[in-house]
Amino acid sequence: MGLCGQAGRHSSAGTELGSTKMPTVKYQRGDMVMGRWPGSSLYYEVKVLNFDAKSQLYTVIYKDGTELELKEQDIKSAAGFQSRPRSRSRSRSPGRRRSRSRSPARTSRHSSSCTAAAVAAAAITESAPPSRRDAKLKDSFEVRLIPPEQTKASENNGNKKHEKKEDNEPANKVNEKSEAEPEKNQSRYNLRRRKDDGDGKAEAKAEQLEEKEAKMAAAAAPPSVSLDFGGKLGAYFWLLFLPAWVLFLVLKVNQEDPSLANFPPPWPPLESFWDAKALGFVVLWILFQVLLYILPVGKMSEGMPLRSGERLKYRTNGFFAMVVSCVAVAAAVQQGADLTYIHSHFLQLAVASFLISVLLSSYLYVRSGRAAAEQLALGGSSGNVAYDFFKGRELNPRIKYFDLKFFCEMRPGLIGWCLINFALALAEMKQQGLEAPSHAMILVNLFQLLYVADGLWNEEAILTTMDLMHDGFGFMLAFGDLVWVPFTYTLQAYYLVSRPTPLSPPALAAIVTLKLVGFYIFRKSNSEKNAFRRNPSDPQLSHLKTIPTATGRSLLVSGWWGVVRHPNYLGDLLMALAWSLPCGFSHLLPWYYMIYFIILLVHRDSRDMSECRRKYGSAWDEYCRTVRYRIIPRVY
Ligand SMILES: NC(=O)c1ccc[n+]([C@@H]2O[C@H](COP(=O)([O-])OP(=O)(O)OC[C@H]3O[C@@H](n4cnc5c(N)ncnc54)[C@H](OP(=O)(O)O)[C@@H]3O)[C@@H](O)[C@H]2O)c1
Ligand SMILES: CC(C)CCC[C@@H](C)[C@H]1CC[C@H]2C3=C(CC[C@]12C)[C@@]1(C)CC[C@H](O)C(C)(C)[C@@H]1CC3
Repeated sequence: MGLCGQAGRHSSAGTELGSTKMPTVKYQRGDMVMGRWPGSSLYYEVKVLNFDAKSQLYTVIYKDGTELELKEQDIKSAAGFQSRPRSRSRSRSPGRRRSRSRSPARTSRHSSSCTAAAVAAAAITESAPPSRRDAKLKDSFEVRLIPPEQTKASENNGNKKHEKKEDNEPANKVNEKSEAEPEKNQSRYNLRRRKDDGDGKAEAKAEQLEEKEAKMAAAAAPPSVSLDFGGKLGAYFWLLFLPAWVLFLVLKVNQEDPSLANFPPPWPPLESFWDAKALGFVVLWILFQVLLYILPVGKMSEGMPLRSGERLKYRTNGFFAMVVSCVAVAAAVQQGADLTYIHSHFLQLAVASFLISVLLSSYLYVRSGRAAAEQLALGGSSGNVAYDFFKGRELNPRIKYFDLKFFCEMRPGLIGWCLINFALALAEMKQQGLEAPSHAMILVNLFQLLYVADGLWNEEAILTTMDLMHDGFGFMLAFGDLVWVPFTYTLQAYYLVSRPTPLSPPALAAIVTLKLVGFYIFRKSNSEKNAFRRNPSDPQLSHLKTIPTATGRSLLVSGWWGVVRHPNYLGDLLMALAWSLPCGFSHLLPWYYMIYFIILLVHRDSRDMSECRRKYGSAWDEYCRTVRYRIIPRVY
């Protein structure tokens, strides 16, 4: 299976590379050596791919295709490697060995062990007698690893389409649906002791220890993960640029003529940046959302398995929070509250939100110093204050059960976006003396309301997105959620307040159609991936082709995810186009979101590509070969 396929491939590459020797370095390209698994004292067989003289790091490849950069001190020659006697090896139980060799799950290939984590589970450690090393290595190849959701799924459902051919074919081979043997598939990759192995308690305990060690090894962050966003210098830039850019946009949209030629926008007096009442409103709004979030209403959803194997629980009552918020706002308006305050104090509200996002990010940075290694996001701990503050170190910062990242991403800013849009519609009516908002304003309001409501209705789906699964929570997301979303995603509505933009009926129909097509692609593709990640054996997805990967997870290669690599981005971009079109073509400003979004999604796509390449090795390459285009079929 995968490992063997990959190992074979890399071997030949190694021979080829082996002829081009690297000067003056201890290990040469193609050398098979023992590389330390980051953050642990466990060593695995790796192949040296390269040496970077500048960073003094070796690029090595593990048997599952995972590439990492290691320092010389984390590499040992295989020859001088010794292992220590272990009393807890699975292979030491003859009964087990027998049971394994009889098991249908057992294959002649060492394949299923060939994930770095799986190898970690049974890795040889430094002091075992050399005579036992081969046995250990053999043993390590018999470890099975399966993510909890897959094990659970296979317990409930025998449909193992995505695993079925793995025993005889390379990992990067595309699978089609077939009747697979449930037992066989279930035991593949399973780190847990199989019941039919049943020995005494001592062995079970030893295995638990072994599992724990493996989990810790898998949880440890690689020592050198390349830094996004321009690295350390980039972090300083973004920390200054992002708030300045929001300020620029807010000042620009307030200009009577917001054209590019009319630059720079006038600088307002300093005192106009601050309004204590505005801060009070923002704090109240956030507290109100906190209250709705913690109410014991709505379902509890499980997040994806963390590196530690744990699955966090989230209260996904976002839609409920939105409905209650709408009722509360309507009641306030009924009571005479003047929502146009939001339009007239846009700058002050943005400044207040910015202050809160800075306070929150500072808190997050400080508390991340106390977080355990396995709670940190990969690549979030560069050691540089600015970078770590910007990118965020802790993956899921929580106060008891209150998940800060999930809350901020889905509640105050997102629901606040709709509240602001509504207030801007009222401001338009007031300013232009209308009895109802303009068609353009109605479209923008409804389109964005649909987007937010859909996000909250399918709130659980956010748990399988990049932000929730991989990114730390720091300034970037805190600022993004609390300032960027509510104060820049509302620019189209703000623009329309004082700039009447009539729409012909055909234009209106065309824009609505575009929005619906975009929404359909966005929703269908996101739901497909979410359903697949939650239950890979979902019978409704059984017609889809998949590629198994060495991690035990598979990749969809047909359906929406077989059209392009990010069909959800395609749908999102079409919707973004439909949000800008109602504002016409007189100015660039209402097109800002569209331009920003293209840049954001292209960058996210490339970040995701590197992350998936790192996670899935050659299976990802195979996916990319099969699905050639990233976002737009035949174009990009
Ligand atoms: N409005 C906005 O400002 C905004 C901004 C950003 C994103 N979004 C939207 O938010 C949604 C989530 O976006 P996202 O950036 O988090 O990315 P995403 O596309 O939801 O998630 C990417 C992840 O999906 C998994 N994946 C990739 N290819 C797969 C395949 N073929 N089969 C199965 N799983 C696969 C991988 O994770 P695993 O393999 O680890 O599961 C990958 O890391 C999108 O709809 C996007 O348009 C909106
Ligand atoms: C330049 C930076 C300040 C960028 C900040 C990015 C964030 C604002 C976005 C990153 C992921 C985005 C996202 C949504 C909103 C904006 C982000 C937080 C989202 C919650 C919008 C509603 C959708 O339905 C969604 C749930 C799919 C979506 C998830 C990702």
